[in-house]
Amino acid sequence: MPIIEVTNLRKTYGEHVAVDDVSFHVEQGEIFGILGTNGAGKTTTVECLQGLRTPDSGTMSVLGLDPGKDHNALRQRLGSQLQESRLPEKLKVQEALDLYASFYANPADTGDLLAKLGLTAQRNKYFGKLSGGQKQRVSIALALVGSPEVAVLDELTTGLDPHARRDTWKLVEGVRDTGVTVLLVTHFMEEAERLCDRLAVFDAGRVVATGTPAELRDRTGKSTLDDAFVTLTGRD
Ligand SMILES: Nc1ncnc2c1ncn2[C@@H]1O[C@H](COP(=O)(O)OP(=O)(O)OP(=O)(O)O)[C@@H](O)[C@H]1O
Repeated sequence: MPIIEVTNLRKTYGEHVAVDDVSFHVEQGEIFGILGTNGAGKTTTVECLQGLRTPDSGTMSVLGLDPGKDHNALRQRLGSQLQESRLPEKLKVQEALDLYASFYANPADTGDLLAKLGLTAQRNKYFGKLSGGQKQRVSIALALVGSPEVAVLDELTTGLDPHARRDTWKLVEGVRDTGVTVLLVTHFMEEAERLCDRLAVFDAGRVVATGTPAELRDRTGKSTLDDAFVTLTGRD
């Protein structure tokens, strides 16, 4: 049974149709990528899946729960990365981890998590004094602190240098290897190619293709995912 199932999802903001007839499913233990042009409806879709937005129509199931009705139960089992780092400047890294850990019934060991993310030396630093990459890693730690079964990572490596980006990819693969299902929203084709088992390509509120990176390349006759993406989103 899929861990995530989305069927005919539609969400409008006033007159604007942000997500239109979107369907896809995610199997347990996959890294599933949501790729798309700017404003394609990726964030709106993952916000609906987390119960943060109410769709106009369609059905969704995450871990067998309805995100709208079972929001509290789902919150215990789903971890989410903040798209932008929004923590108080004067909160220390360890304090942020401890605070978030207190929201969950079965939190991870925060010392282990900080070590895995290379943040041990920063544990007593104020959040406001961290570099962009360090803030990003804190936001990933916060997504994982509740020992989630599903982790939603939105713009995972935005702002990271190439070394930190590769380290983060390894980390996400390690998370997947522990059985966590990862939903990854990304703009980076290299990241999608390297990390994602399967992808859904979004364009203007719709899913225009789903498949493995190799399937999407084959289907479009292109040798790179970047070119396949451009073809699938109709800008070729
Ligand atoms: N709260 C809102 N009110 C009105 N319109 C919104 C709101 N949030 C998003 N939109 C619009 O809905 C569309 C989809 O936005 P969404 O943020 O889901 O796209 P996205 O694929 O995540 O984009 P990006 O890659 O640029 O982050 C966009 O046209 C956006 O302007």
